[in-house]
Order: sequence, then C-alpha cells, then structure tokens
Amino acid sequence: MEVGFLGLGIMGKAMSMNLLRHGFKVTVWNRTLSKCDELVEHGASVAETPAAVVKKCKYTIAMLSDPSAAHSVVFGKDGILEQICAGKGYVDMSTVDADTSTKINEAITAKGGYFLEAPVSGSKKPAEDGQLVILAAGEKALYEEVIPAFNVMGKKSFYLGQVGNGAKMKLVVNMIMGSMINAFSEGLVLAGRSGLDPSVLLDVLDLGGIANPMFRLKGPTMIQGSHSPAFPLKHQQKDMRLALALGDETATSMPVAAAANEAFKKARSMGLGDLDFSAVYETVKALEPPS
Ligand SMILES: NC(=O)C1=CN([C@@H]2O[C@H](COP(=O)(O)OP(=O)(O)OC[C@H]3O[C@@H](n4cnc5c(N)ncnc54)[C@H](OP(=O)(O)O)[C@@H]3O)[C@@H](O)[C@H]2O)C=CC1
Ligand SMILES: O=CCCC(=O)O
Repeated sequence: MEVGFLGLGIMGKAMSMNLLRHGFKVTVWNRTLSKCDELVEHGASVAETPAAVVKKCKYTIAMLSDPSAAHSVVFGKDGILEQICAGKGYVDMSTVDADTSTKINEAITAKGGYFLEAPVSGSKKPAEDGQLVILAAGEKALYEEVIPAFNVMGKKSFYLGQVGNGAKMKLVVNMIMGSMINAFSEGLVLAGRSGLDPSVLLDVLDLGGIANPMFRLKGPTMIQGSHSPAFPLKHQQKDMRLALALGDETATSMPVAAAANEAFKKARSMGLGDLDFSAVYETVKALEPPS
C-alpha cells in the first residue's frame, strides 16, 4: 500500500526514511522539492503537490513546521482538500494547537475523509531510530489502520480520544521541557560563575533524582557552546507560545513557562532560532555578571 509523506525537514526526513527501510512504499512531497532527492535515492516516489500525494495514497502523513504550514498544506492551492474523499486518511504529526487540528478535522471529515492528529515526543535521533512516542487522537479506525506505520516510527503510541487531545498533550510536554532547559541553562552558568566546573555539575545531576536523558544528551554540547539543530529553537518557542495560549484558555497560571518563553524570544531576537533549542543557554551567558 502506498503511504504519502509531506514535509521532509529534520523529523519528516528521518520518519519517512524509516518507513522506506521497513518496506513501505512511500510517495513524498516537500515545499522545497529538492529535499525529496535523498528519499528518492532510497526508493521513494515524488509527487508535485500535496493534492497529488493524496490522490495516489490511501493515507497521507504530514510533519510540518507550525500551524500556518499545517493550515496552508490542507486549505491552500493544490492542498489536501482537493483530493481527500471517503476511504482516504490524513495524519498530521506536526506540533500545532488544538484549534488548528480541529479546523483541519472539520474540513477533512466534511469531504468524507478520515483525520488523525499524532504529534510526537522525541527528537532527531529517536526519529532516526524509530523510537518516537506518538500522541494520537481522532478517528479510531484510521488510528488502527496506521498502527503498522506508527510501529516503525515509534516505540509507543497513545490513543487519546477526540481531536485536540493529542495537540494538548504534546504542548504540555514541550512546555515542561522548555522550562527545564531554561533552569538547566541557568544552573550551568551559575556553576561556572561560582567557580565550579559545569561538567562536574553534569555528573552530579546525572546521579541524583533529577537525572534525565535531556540533561545527559544536551549538557556536554551546551558547555562547548555547540547547538547543532535537532529541535530548532524557533519551534520550541512556537510550542511555548501555543502552550501559554492553552494556559490562557484554561485560566492556568504559568509564570515559569512565561519566563522561559521570554528567554526563547530573546534567543530568536539574537538570531539563534535555527539552532537547537539548547541555544537558549547563550541568552543566559550573554547577560553580563555584575562587576
Ligand atoms: N525537531 C524535533 O526534535 C521535533 C520537532 N517536532 C515538531 O515537528 C514539526 C517539524 O519539525 P522539524 O522537522 O524539526 O522542522 P524543520 O524546520 O526541519 O522542517 C519543517 C518542515 O515544514 C515545511 N514547511 C514550513 N513551512 C511550510 C509551508 N508554509 N508550507 C509547506 N511546508 C512548509 C518545511 O519545508 P521546507 O523544507 O520547504 O522549508 C519542512 O519540510 C514541527 O511542528 C516541530 O515542532 C516534534 C518533535 C520533535
Ligand atoms: O518537540 C520536540 C520534542 C523534542 C524532544 O522530545 O526531545
């Protein structure tokens, strides 16, 4: 069966590559079409537009940057809506807000198609290794149909019920992660300015109750000032913004997340948006200590 895949950025490239490696027939599309070349070398077919992918495939997966991209690929010229129909499914794995997912769901189901949102936890390496955590919500029949693909891309899939629940779960997770990397950055800078060796701090943290894979993975490269993008900072800031909007809707006070968002905004204003989200560390370092 032919599976469609839209969006070949850091995540989409790794996820579609995994599908190919496990024997799926995949037709890809990316806004910048040249990014399809590497997938073609590994056996993918290419279509010229999202609509052409949907026309060819029983279901189509998308992994796009943000709500605006997710919206334009569905509603724009040559978009999903031009070809979606009864019997076809659309699975959006991008991180967006519940409102975006809900609007896409309404438009697709109005055409007789099936919709599933399925954002993921896990970054570039888990995507390459097929170790993502998939947070699905929406049409249960489509969820069951795409389980073989999810099993290749991820280590665990959750089915969370109605559309919006996957988006909300993902935003809560990334809100926590964005706050954590800020506290971690402050700790590394505080250690250094207090005459301590930040790499010893990493060892101490790793043996205690707040040890976690993120500190373990990012700590050494942060200390070196190296922020090669696995999860681009601009996307983390988008997730903080969307999580804070969810906080507004639910009257949830989130002063820690709001402060973290300000740090990511500052990092973007310093031109760090395309680096890894760990580059928020540079905003803490950039604040001069009192002389
Ligand atoms: N990187 C990570 O660790 C993780 C990312 N995510 C989420 O996954 C999604 C993708 O992330 P990632 O792969 O890192 O991002 P990238 O920035 O690497 O890729 C973004 C993709 O979206 C496409 N795109 C952007 N704008 C548009 C548009 N207007 N119309 C059509 N296509 C568009 C890009 O196309 P083009 O190549 O033409 O620019 C590209 O294919 C995001 O929602 C992110 O928050 C979730 C978990 C982890
Ligand atoms: O959305 C990105 C999540 C990155 C991660 O889970 O490490």
